[in-house]
Amino acid sequence: MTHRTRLIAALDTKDRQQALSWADDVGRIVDALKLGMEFTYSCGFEAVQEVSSGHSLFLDLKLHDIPNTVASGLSALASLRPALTTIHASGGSEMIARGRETLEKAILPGETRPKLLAVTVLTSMNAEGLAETGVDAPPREQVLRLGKLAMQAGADGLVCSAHEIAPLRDALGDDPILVVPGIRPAGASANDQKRIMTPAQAARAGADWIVVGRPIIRAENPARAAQAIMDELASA
Ligand SMILES: O=c1ccn([C@@H]2O[C@H](COP(=O)(O)O)[C@@H](O)[C@H]2O)c(=O)[nH]1
Repeated sequence: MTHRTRLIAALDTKDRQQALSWADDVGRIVDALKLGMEFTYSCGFEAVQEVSSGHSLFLDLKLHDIPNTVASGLSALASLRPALTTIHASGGSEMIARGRETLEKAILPGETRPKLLAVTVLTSMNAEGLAETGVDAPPREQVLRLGKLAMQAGADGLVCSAHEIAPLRDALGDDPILVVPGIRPAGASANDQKRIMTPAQAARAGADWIVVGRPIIRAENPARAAQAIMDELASA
């Protein structure tokens, strides 16, 4: 069977009605919807439930705290039944292992457990940004280090840029689910993203999912922009 890269639309807004309208419009075209800090902190869990109803949900809250607090947070957000959810790999192996254990316990028999993704190095960071935080390794090296740690600790997958897919596959094989933001159709503004690739390049590199926000939601016609990316993925 050929590998199909799936598209997640990031609905980054504080406006519940706007998110509902995109969910209707864009949600019919893409494979999953992402709701993150902006929407969840502004509108709350009940709104997340309403917007994601009938869609596959990537709940991207990037938890990063002591193991006990992260476990409690994951236990609470598991009630929203996301397909995918995130923590920061740099929180360490104990935090990741406790997170995985918590998600396993939070799910009833017969239900699908939310997949736990570890964010390696944010796609908005380059080598200079990493150096500011005391990491003197290039992004690729740091992604590999954190990716290995996270998978050994029980993560189901990783968030990385498209530039790190090949080295991660070489080191970890097909097992990790690779979710890839920092995606820009040719000619689109990078905005604050530093490690970017086009949808077709990311698909050819072997991304399982790509995440696209502003190129869709800030387009004049978001549904048309989403369809163009789906078409680019299909012909990659
Ligand atoms: O490393 C990361 C992790 C998460 N994101 C999230 O993806 C979207 C990307 O939005 P764009 O508008 O396409 O840049 C956004 O919600 C981020 O929170 C990421 O970009 N990089």
